[in-house]
Amino acid sequence: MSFKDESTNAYGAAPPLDLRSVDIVVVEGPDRGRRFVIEERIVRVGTAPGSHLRLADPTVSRVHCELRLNKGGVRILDTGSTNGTFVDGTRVRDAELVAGGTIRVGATVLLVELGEESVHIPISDSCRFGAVIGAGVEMRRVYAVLERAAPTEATVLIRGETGTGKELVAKAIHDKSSRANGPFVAVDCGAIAPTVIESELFGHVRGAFSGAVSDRKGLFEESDQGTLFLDEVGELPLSLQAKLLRVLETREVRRVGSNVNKRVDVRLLAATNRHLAQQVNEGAFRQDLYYRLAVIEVELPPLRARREDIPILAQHFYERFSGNTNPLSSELLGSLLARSWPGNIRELRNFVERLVSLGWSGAAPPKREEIPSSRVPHMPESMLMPIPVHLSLKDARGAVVEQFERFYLNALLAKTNGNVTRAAELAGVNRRFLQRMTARLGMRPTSDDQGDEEALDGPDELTEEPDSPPSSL
Ligand SMILES: Nc1ncnc2c1ncn2[C@@H]1O[C@H](COP(=O)(O)OP(=O)(O)OP(=O)(O)O)[C@@H](O)[C@H]1O
Repeated sequence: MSFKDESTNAYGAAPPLDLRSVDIVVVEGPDRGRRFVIEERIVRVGTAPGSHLRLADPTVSRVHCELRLNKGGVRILDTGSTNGTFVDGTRVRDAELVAGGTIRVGATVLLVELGEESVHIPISDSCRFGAVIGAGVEMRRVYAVLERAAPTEATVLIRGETGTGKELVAKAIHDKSSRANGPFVAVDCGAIAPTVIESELFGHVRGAFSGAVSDRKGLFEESDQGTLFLDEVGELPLSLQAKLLRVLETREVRRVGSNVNKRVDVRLLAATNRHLAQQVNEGAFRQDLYYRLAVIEVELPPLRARREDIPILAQHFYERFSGNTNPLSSELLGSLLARSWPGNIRELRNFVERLVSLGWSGAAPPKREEIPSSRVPHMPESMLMPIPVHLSLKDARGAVVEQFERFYLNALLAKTNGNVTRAAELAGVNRRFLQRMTARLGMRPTSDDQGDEEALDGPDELTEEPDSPPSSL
């Protein structure tokens, strides 16, 4: 089975998803007597101006909870509210509601009834969106939103756990927009130090700060005529959120140290894990920016919630890494389906890549020894050392760091079979640095690296074994 054709629908035409609307009546609180008919798939409840169901109750959080229509009725998710969400008296984070049930948020009580209207949820016929693969109904619902959103200029907020494909979705939106021939620039806001993020995004002029030896474009200017994807947008410091909002409103940027504004033509896409609403409630993320970013919002389900996509994804990765199209054996697919995949699609991808790189042909089910562990080495328990309060902060920090370096190096060298050059590449440091570090820690790699020029001190063997649990397959 190959998934090269965009319109391929090996799973048949997508059936329309028609849901019953839901009526919510406020039975207690300042909004008592108000009635809301819920006809949207996702409804935000809170005091923030952008809420679908906006309440006046000051004990309700800005983004208090979310209601989601589904086949069974309504699901409710607390979005990090301060005072909690209660269903029929029980505090919940994620619960199914039944008709006639009550929700309490702050001092407000809502009665939930099934409505008369029918809510039509579009489901795409396609089983992929650009490079994003997945044929289950959850993903097709996402594609239906993306298909409409991509050609527009709308900002899209992509939510999802790590490894669920947020960046891939952002790139696919860009590729299907009129900006496809322009640049696509992705930036992980969590990976840039708060002190330099402003100049990264907006650029700087020479002399703006020490080290600014020449004028430099920021990422907004780099993505002019294209798309800028802000990954982990919740990591942006508050001061920068205000500046970002201004750029979104004025479409102009000002380089650090300059007093000239420059027009930019950029479409913004952003991604976050689930905590952005909570950050809004805690005052750590601007509510106006949140709603500005979430003009269209999609949530990518974790792999555990769309297990039906595991075979098609595994087959896709297998074809990509091996270059052949043999169907994967049902035995292998069965064992893949039985795994939990906390790292989501990235973990599945890496797993198949390792399987192929270990020489598995795909013709027959892999032998037990051909199946790599998908588990990452964890810090050993002995890393939980007593806090060395008898040492100064500097020395205590040094002791902890040294212990970490030892475990890190051991795991790294075990992964590369002692090859220092490869280990240095993986660690993002140069080889000599890694060799000096190895020597400083009194370790010697069992190196297959013929080019090692420096003699290393210390014992001949790595003394601590990395924590490598057996394969669970
Ligand atoms: N639906 C999908 N179809 C095909 N490949 C996918 C899909 N989702 C994710 N991948 C692959 O999984 C890996 C992780 O995806 P991506 O980087 O887009 O995830 P992410 O949600 O942005 O992760 P993070 O939050 O860690 O940045 C990539 O190699 C990507 O190509």
